[in-house]
Amino acid sequence: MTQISAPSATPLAALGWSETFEAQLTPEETALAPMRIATVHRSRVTALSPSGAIKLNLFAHASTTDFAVGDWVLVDPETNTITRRLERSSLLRRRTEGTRAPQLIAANIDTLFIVTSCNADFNPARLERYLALANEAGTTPVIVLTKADMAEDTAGYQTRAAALQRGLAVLTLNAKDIDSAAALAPWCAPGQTVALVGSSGVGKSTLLNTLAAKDDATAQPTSGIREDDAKGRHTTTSRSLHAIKGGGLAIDTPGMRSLHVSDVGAGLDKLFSEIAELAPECRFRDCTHAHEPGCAIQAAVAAGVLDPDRLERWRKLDTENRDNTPVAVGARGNKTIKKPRQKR
Ligand SMILES: Nc1nc2c(ncn2[C@@H]2O[C@H](COP(=O)(O)OP(=O)(O)OP(=O)(O)O)[C@@H](O)[C@H]2O)c(=O)[nH]1
Ligand SMILES: [Zn+2]
Repeated sequence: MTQISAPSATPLAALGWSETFEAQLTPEETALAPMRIATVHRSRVTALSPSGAIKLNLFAHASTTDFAVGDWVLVDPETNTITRRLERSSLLRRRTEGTRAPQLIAANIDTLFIVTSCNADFNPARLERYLALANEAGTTPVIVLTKADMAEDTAGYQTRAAALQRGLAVLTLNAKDIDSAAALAPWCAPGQTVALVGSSGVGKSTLLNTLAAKDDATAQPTSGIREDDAKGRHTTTSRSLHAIKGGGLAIDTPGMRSLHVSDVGAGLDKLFSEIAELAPECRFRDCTHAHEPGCAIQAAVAAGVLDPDRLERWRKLDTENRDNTPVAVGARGNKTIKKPRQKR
């Protein structure tokens, strides 16, 4: 059977639609149109649909903060109103100071490109925060080291990044060069969604522009919506979903100044697996790995197999996570948030 479609139509699969989402549809919902949220603003959301970008209306009592870029929603094609959001396969979120609810960064992400440069921006402690976030969200992290063309010791950065987590993929490249950025292709296959995070100025937008460059007639148009500042400079002011070369999708995020962790226990265990695996060998079950006799982790430091700086960074993140994570209290396990500690 031949399917008749408009020449520029994008199949749903090219927007990242998969069996995971298809399986959530009820028989009553077959007349609704699945669409993918492309931008979320204070009072409006836009989506990518097989026929292009579209502005959507929210259902009653819904708030735009309920939606994340990358979400799949069902839309009434008559009114362009969202009827419901589908369950997410992954969700990246972060805690912001002074707010209770975590801020949603992006949903249904397959890979998180954690972008940093081969220069003073490279900071293991900050990269570890992003890694904990990615692990917890259920996405695969990849460290992308940009500005390799301006650095002398790229191999040193590569080695230090690879040591941050077992089995971690690390790429060293020049974000301005198409051939160099082609190293990202394995994660950008049709229907795959990547998100880019990292400090301002590390090259996220540059990378995205390079990835979005059309190579031939089959390339998807870039449908993301970007905002320019008053000077006409192209800066990332909000998150947005873009179709990229090779058929994948990318979500750009503005540089994050602070990145606090909460609710990332499993993410930390994966990040610091060498520590998590040793802990059961400590003499005391509740060992803090600081001063106790028979501590397997202190023994590893003494033996030179565990970097003491790494242990210190684990301690700081683990403490912050415990301080910020809601604890279940009361008969019904109602969640309450302990007041975060005063910032030092
Ligand atoms: N030589 C070189 N320059 C780069 C590379 N990556 C980025 N740049 C330059 O670094 C500057 C900042 O890059 P952007 O892409 O704007 O950085 P960003 O991460 O998107 O920053 P925000 O939008 O503020 O979050 C630009 O002038 C880029 O041309 C690289 O790999 N090599
Ligand atoms: Zn111990």
